Amino acid sequence: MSEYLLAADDVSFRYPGRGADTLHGITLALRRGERVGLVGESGAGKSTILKLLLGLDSPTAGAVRFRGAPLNLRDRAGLRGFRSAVQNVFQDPYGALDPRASVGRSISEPLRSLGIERDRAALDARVSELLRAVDLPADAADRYPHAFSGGQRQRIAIARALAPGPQLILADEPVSALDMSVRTQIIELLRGLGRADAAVPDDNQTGLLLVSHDLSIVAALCDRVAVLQDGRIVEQGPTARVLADPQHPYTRTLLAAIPRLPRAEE
Ligand SMILES: Nc1ncnc2c1ncn2[C@@H]1O[C@H](COP(=O)(O)OP(=O)(O)OP(=O)(O)O)[C@@H](O)[C@H]1O
Repeated sequence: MSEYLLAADDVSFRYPGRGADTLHGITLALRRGERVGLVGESGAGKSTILKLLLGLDSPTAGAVRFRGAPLNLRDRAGLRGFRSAVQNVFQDPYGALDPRASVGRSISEPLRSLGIERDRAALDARVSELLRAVDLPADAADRYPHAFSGGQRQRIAIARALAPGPQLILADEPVSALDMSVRTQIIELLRGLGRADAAVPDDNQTGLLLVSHDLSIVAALCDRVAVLQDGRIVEQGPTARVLADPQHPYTRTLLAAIPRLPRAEE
């Protein structure tokens, strides 16, 4: 599986004290630059998969692999290599930011904590570049999170995730806490990441693993989709194929739950 950036390889997981596994034999692999949607109803285990892929918990069986090797966050070099390449954005744009830290400090935090950049002027320049990439004004750097709306905070969280120039962003329901009008803007922002984006250092698009219960968002953003039911992936494949010709009854149920899919735009 070495061609994959990050992969769950036959992963099962049981929370301590629970009588049964939450995840059963999950195999999900992300190539560099690939955009994958993970869908399923509440309690299916989507956030648990993200936790394991981020190394916040360890599989009970199977392995999480980063660039082909078992994920190792025990030493500083392993942690730094992983966190430089894989970042995350959470659902709640209010809880995600430290209210006592200026926006500039929050955005530059990964660069400082990973030891990527320490020079003050270089950090300021990078923060300005990242604010531009997420369509926020340069003076946002000196303000504090309470001065921003939910949508703006999610832009700040995305700027912070982009700071180390990651190859992959794991996003857990990144728009579901936002108003409908703001959702579209954040989806457009995620869609454009790393394409014509000076904040990301190479021409490859930033990969995305998007957790969502909303198939229309996955349709707008993802090349591939995996459908999770009760801790098992019951179907995965190219998004267009899965949406047009779902093979599993559960996928058909999820599809039936959305009244109308937006037209493909690309
Ligand atoms: N810390 C925990 N300890 C014990 N059980 C947990 C813990 N976190 C989650 N679970 C259980 O694991 C299962 C999967 O939860 P998870 O949050 O991964 O689902 P999800 O698909 O992300 O749901 P949602 O869409 O509601 O966020 C649920 O039954 C949940 O109750």
